This record gives sequence, structure tokens and C-alpha cells, in this order.
Amino acid sequence: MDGTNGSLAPSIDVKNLSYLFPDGSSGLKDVILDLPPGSRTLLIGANGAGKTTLLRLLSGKRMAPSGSVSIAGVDPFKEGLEGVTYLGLEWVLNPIVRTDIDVPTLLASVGGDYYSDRRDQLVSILDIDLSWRMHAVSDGERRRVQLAMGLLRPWTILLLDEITVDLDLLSRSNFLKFLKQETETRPCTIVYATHILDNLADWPSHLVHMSLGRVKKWGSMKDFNVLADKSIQTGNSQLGELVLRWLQEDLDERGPRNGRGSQGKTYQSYEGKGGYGNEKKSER
Ligand SMILES: Nc1ncnc2c1ncn2[C@@H]1O[C@H](COP(=O)(O)OP(=O)(O)OP(=O)(O)O)[C@@H](O)[C@H]1O
Repeated sequence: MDGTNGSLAPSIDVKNLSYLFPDGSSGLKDVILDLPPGSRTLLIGANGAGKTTLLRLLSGKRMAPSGSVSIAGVDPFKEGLEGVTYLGLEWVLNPIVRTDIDVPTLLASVGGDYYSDRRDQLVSILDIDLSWRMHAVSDGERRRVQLAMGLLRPWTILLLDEITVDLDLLSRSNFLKFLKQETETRPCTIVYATHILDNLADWPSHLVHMSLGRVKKWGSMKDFNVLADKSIQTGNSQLGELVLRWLQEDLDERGPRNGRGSQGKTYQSYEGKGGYGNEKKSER
């Protein structure tokens, strides 16, 4: 926990949280987490590990899990969650940001005139040109405007599902600095799911490692003994090396998706079922 406002910030407390998708398949199994007020947590895991599922549950977007979730002492499934911002794919895909609309109008639509100081700060940090029209900007420029929109209201919990992939290195670095400063200057807590660890080693206060719908490990950066310097052999940060080891262990435990002993299908099991193989054969 950093800063003087940490104790006023919300904690995230998850006990034995399990979730089944509507098709009956398992989404989360007995997830236990205790993230302190004012923490900045990186949520780490291979594709399909369950990061989005967990973030959506924490935001109250999915219902009726077994187990309990408490955010700042409030159960997001029973009571409305004030101050929780979840920024993920659905939010990114909102079509309004591809129409012929100007930036000031968009920012005003999410409270920009009310939170004018924050608006001006975000416009500056994300290097946004107020004369842009949204149908005529690059992907990264559009993402910067979206981030300003998403972060404008002063949230107390921010759940970020990798949405910085389009940002150039400097914009991403400034954005992450801004988030760090937020947790240090006002009561708020962040969980950020990402695969991109470049220049991130001194950002998190906590790490969570997920695999196959479970939280395998979590703790503070100190618990994991991760420093911000680079490995002499590979040039990777110690954080990068730790995560590579975790993902390799997960793959070794699970086995390849279509390999022997896995539950995944093989190409063979698709033969005769109208897959690509069949179409190609019939063309010959
Ligand atoms: N609606 C659904 N019904 C059934 N299974 C689903 C559904 N949505 C996701 N899954 C499965 O749940 C698992 C976890 O998905 P999730 O999106 O949470 O992973 P993730 O860790 O966020 O992955 P990524 O890094 O690729 O974004 C995956 O194996 C996925 O196929």
C-alpha cells in the first residue's frame, strides 16, 4: 500500500468464489483473494486462465456465483457498486467512438464539464488533440480518447482488462504513471489484467497468478522477491522472468490443448464433420 490515502481506499476480499458459465462449464474454482486498500495488482495468467471472468465478477457484471465477494465491505451482487469502473473489451467496442463526433462532445457526455480538472489532466497526460474527429483517428488515438472517457469519473476501484495494447510506449508509460499517482494521492485500488510487462516492474504492489480458473498464488511484490532491475542474461525484468516461469509451469501441468491426455479436440476428431479438411478434400 502506498501513500496516505490507502486506508480509506477499498479492499477486495474474495472467498471461495466459484462460477459456472451458462453452458455448465467451469469458469472459476474456489478463488481466494485479499487485496489491500490502495493496492495496484497485476492479474497474470495464460490466455483462457480466467482473468476476464474474475474481473467481470468483481465488477458485479455476472450474477449468482457461489462463495463471497466483498468490495470495500459491500457485496457487488446484492448491493449496487458505487465507484467501480470496469474497462474491458465490450467497453472498447462501443461504436460511438467510431462515429463522426468531436472529442469535447464525447468527454462532456461522460461528465467532462463537471470534472473539468480531471478532464484537462487526462487530455494532457494522454496527449489528446481536442480537434480530432473520431471517425478519422488511428486506433491508438481512439484508445487514448476512450481511456480519458473511462477514467474521467473519479472511481474508487478500477478493473482494467488489457486495453492498452494500441498505445505507443510513451503513452502507455504516462498512462501507467497516472494510475500509480492516483493510488498515491486519493483513496483508490486497481486490478489490471495484462500480458504486456514491458516497463511495468516498478508499477504493481501485488501480483495474482491465475491458471485454469483458479488463483494459484497471490501476494505483494515483496513476497515474490521481484525487483525492477533486468536479468543480465536475457535483458528481461525479473517480473518478466517470473511470469514466463509461471506460464511454462501452467503449460507443463495442463499439457498442450490438443495433446495426448488433454480434453482438447484433435484435427482428426474433426474429420468427416464438415471442417476445413473436408472442404479441401471435396474440392480436389
Ligand atoms: N461464455 C462462456 N461460456 C463458456 N466458456 C467460456 C465463456 N467465456 C469464456 N469461457 C472460457 O473460460 C475460460 C476463461 O476465459 P477468460 O476470458 O476469463 O480468460 P482470460 O484469462 O481473460 O484470457 P485472455 O488472456 O485470453 O483474455 C476460457 O477457457 C474460455 O474459453
